[in-house]
Amino acid sequence: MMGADHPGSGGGGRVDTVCMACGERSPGVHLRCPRCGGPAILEIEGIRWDVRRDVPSMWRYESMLPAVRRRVSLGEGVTPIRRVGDAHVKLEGRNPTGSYADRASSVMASHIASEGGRGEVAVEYSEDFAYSVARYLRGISDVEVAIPDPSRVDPQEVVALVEMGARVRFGRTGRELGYANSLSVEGLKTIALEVIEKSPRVERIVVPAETGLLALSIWKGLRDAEEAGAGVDLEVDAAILRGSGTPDVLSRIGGVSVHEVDPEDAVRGLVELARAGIRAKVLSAAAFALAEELGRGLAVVTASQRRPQVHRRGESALMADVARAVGEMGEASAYDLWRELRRYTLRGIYKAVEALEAEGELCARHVVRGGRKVRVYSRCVDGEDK
Ligand SMILES: N[C@@H](CCOP(=O)(O)O)C(=O)O
Repeated sequence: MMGADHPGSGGGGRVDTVCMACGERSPGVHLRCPRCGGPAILEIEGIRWDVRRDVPSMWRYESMLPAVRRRVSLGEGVTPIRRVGDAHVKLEGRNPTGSYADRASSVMASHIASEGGRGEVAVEYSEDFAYSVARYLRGISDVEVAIPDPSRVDPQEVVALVEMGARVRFGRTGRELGYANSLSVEGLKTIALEVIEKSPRVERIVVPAETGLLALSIWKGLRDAEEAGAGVDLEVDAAILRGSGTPDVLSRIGGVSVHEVDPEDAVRGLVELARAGIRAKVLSAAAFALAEELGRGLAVVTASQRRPQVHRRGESALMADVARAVGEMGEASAYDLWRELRRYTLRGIYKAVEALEAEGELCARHVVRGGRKVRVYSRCVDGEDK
């Protein structure tokens, strides 16, 4: 299945690319600075804070994003915010491929599709990103994944990429589509827009930082929203693991405070999150630990440790029907669902509820009916206390 393809969307007018390294301003959308190759962000004229609340994805902020003729979306964004311990967390693992990278992929795939698709897109491997891009480009372009350092791959991800039809090669030429680009920033900034829209009782967004791109994107999201007329009263704090050094890009912008987190505190955070049913990476757990320490913080938990499976065409229709039916019925057993959805087999319904439960879409409990223990499913409700 390819990403749902929508006709054109996007808000702003004229776009310039501004280099974060040399300051060069170039007309149009460039992934990196055309002059020095440095990291770049887009400046979009005419952005408006005009949230389309009927759109159940990050494209509800299309008036804040660069315009595209075709939109490729799998329903990314609008991820839950939960309270855990003394902090709030934003669960980016709830995105279609299980990571925040889907927001970036949706914008990139939309631009590639808007240009009519490319024969083959070479993508530089980085964890979560390559898989997400390959998923979003399904049916639009063939994907070749370049792996610069084979000793640093997630083996399961590489296998999943190949199963999805991507080609894999080693080394890089420098011409591949990499994670750090101006369109990624546009997609990732929507995390900040969602926090503004939901306005949980927090004063800061705490971001795990490696290259600093995600923190830069959140900072840009807040800045754009302010420029577009949304009231913004949030700061950005970046969590790095002690000794890993401040990412270059964050030294260039004044608006992000960088904090070192001890690995022990990060692991404590990991355990606290796991107790709340959230499987996070160590760096996200570091952000969570920092959010608790600083107070009134919302930590971005970038990915789930369980990658949602890519379903075959028939399976995804079945799963969508089952999820919808559970929503309508409130609570139902697999057998109840089969009586409602007779066009599917009972075995198919069982498989669908199991998959939806594994993806965190459905929650299960046991009830006693007619003296028998029966497993019933309902839509999971996120503890969204603001
Ligand atoms: N890659 C990290 C998140 C932040 O990365 P950055 O390179 O954008 O700073 C993760 O997967 O948690």
